[in-house]
Amino acid sequence: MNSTIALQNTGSGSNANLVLYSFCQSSCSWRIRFALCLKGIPYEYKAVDLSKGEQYSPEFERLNPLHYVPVLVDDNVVVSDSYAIFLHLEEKYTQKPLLPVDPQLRALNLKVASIVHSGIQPLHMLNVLKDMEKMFGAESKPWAQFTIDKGFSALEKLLKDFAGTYATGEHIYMADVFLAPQITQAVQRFDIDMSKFPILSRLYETYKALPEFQASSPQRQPDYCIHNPTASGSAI
Ligand SMILES: N[C@@H](CCC(=O)N[C@@H](CS)C(=O)NCC(=O)O)C(=O)O
Repeated sequence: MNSTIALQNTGSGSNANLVLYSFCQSSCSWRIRFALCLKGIPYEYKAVDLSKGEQYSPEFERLNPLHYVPVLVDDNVVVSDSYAIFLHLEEKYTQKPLLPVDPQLRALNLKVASIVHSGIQPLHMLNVLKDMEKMFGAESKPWAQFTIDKGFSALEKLLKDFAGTYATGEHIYMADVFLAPQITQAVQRFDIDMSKFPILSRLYETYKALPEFQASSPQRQPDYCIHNPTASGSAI
């Protein structure tokens, strides 16, 4: 891509057909990196440095006019938004399914992912918190903690009768893909007291031990760099 703001191609380049535009610390990007790892799909990683405003470059705007990562380019198909990308991957790449066939479990997975995707993360994303502080002059962390607490309380209730080793039983599915980065962010960035959420706490321990989760973590991405002042290691 030709641009004054270079979208850095930092990936392994093992599959030119699939390109993921990602920022190492983006929890939304992490969902897709995790799903790709679990499915064993190789992809090319293109870094979009949100701290430098690369999401506003003209070429990235052509991929996603909303200026958010992640974006997946799959041959000539451009998919933005982690929920849409996840479903695209699930439909096209059928190996290691991340959605169960059972209608009740499938609905539960869609619901849990949707709560994280629409009911928690958008309310505390970095730009929202920054805008809140600018407009109201108030510290935004308590708001973030409130929204996460509310979402996590609902998730505990929803998962109570289903959770096993993973969120909806003994198999890792979509719910886990969306929960894992969100719980990590809650713990590492927002200091959420996880003792109130025993199921999510237990799942977090399981996720941390998974090689696919570790491989998709911010620290293991090619654009994770210590000279970046925002690169504290916690997802945004
Ligand atoms: N619903 C979108 C949300 C994407 C999103 O919030 N991305 C954040 C990073 S996690 C972003 O790109 N922020 C850039 C900005 O706020 O300028 C998704 O699930 O992909």
